[in-house]
Order: sequence, then structure tokens, then C-alpha cells
Amino acid sequence: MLEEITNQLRTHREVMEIVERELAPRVAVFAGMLIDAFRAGKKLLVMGNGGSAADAQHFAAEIVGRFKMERRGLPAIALTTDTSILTAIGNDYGFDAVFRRQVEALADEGDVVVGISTSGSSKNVNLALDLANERGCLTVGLLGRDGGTIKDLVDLELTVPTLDTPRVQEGHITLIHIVCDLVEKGLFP
Ligand SMILES: O=C(CO)[C@@H](O)[C@H](O)[C@H](O)[C@H](O)COP(=O)(O)O
Ligand SMILES: [Zn+2]
Repeated sequence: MLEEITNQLRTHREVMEIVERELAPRVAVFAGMLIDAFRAGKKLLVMGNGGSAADAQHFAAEIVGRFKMERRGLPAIALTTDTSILTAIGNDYGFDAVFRRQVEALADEGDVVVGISTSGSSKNVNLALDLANERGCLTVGLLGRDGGTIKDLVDLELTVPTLDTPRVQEGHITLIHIVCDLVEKGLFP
């Protein structure tokens, strides 16, 4: 069992090294997008399924509440939290529509809309990002594997390039925390 634990921790470190080598400049671009959007009075919308739903909520909580700094709250909404909205849309229009309909209702031009998907291909995330593009939002994909179908439709993709879903998720939450740190420091120097 100890060997298994050690192997998993080693893989985690290897994935983090790839993230550092390949994604650091894009993390800066992502943070810059959010800083500009918040300065312009725009908001963040963020979504994902399963563990990525938890990441979406975690991200919104850091932005609306605080990451490390005492500062005013910033506007962010996780599209994964309201069970009445999710069940109504899912029941009436199908699960593929659960995020798209919320983008239709909530997204304004210039908002930053983030989709988190370890496969890069979840249809409900894909459809919502399509509409966000049409709306003139800035779209970002936090993705895994080869980036899937979402990779080519977003303005900015950050793909953690491994097939190992939990390791992708660990990459995503690390990137999210770094972005939150950069946003706070950028907006409240
Ligand atoms: O957390 C995990 C696996 O670590 C799961 O809950 C996982 O998030 C779910 O299977 C998701 O439905 C996967 O969707 P996606 O990341 O491919 O968009
Ligand atoms: Zn997980």
C-alpha cells in the first residue's frame, strides 16, 4: 500500500512539473483577463461536473469572499450550486442544457466564462461555452487529457496533459489558487 501511495505522489509531482513548464505563461494571461474584467465591472461565471463542480464553487468562493487579502468582494457565480435551477433545467430541457441556460440568463458581453472539464469534452460545458462566445464573453477552459472538444472553442485553454483524472483536478485547483492570488495582488496592490 505504501508503494501505491508513493507512486501516486510521484505522479502528482510529475504532473505539477509539466504544469509549471507548459502552463505558467497562460496562467498569467488568465489572471490578466480577470483583472481587466473586474476593473471593467464584469463578472466571472464558472462551471464543471463532479469534482470540477466543487472546483468551480471553490473558485467562486475565493473571488466573492477572499483568498488571502482583506478587500472588497468581487463578482463571481458558480453555475453548479442552485439545485432548483439545475433540476428544473435538467428536467425540462435535459442535462446538456444545465449550464447553457444559465449562461443565457446571466452572461453579459465582457464577462469571463470558465469551463472546467478533465476530459475536455463534457457536452453541458461545451454548449455553455459556445453560447458564451456568441455573447461576446471571454471564454477559458481548464481542461485535461488532450483538451478534448472544448480546447478549440475557447479564447484561452489551460490543459493539464494527463489521462489521470484526479491528477488533472489537482492541477486545476493549483492553477485556480495561483490565479486568485494574482488577481488579488493585481487589483489591490
Ligand atoms: O472527481 C471526479 C473524479 O476524480 C469525478 O466526480 C468527475 O469529476 C466526474 O466523473 C465528471 O463527470 C467528469 O467530467 P469531466 O471532468 O470529464 O468534464
Ligand atoms: Zn475527483
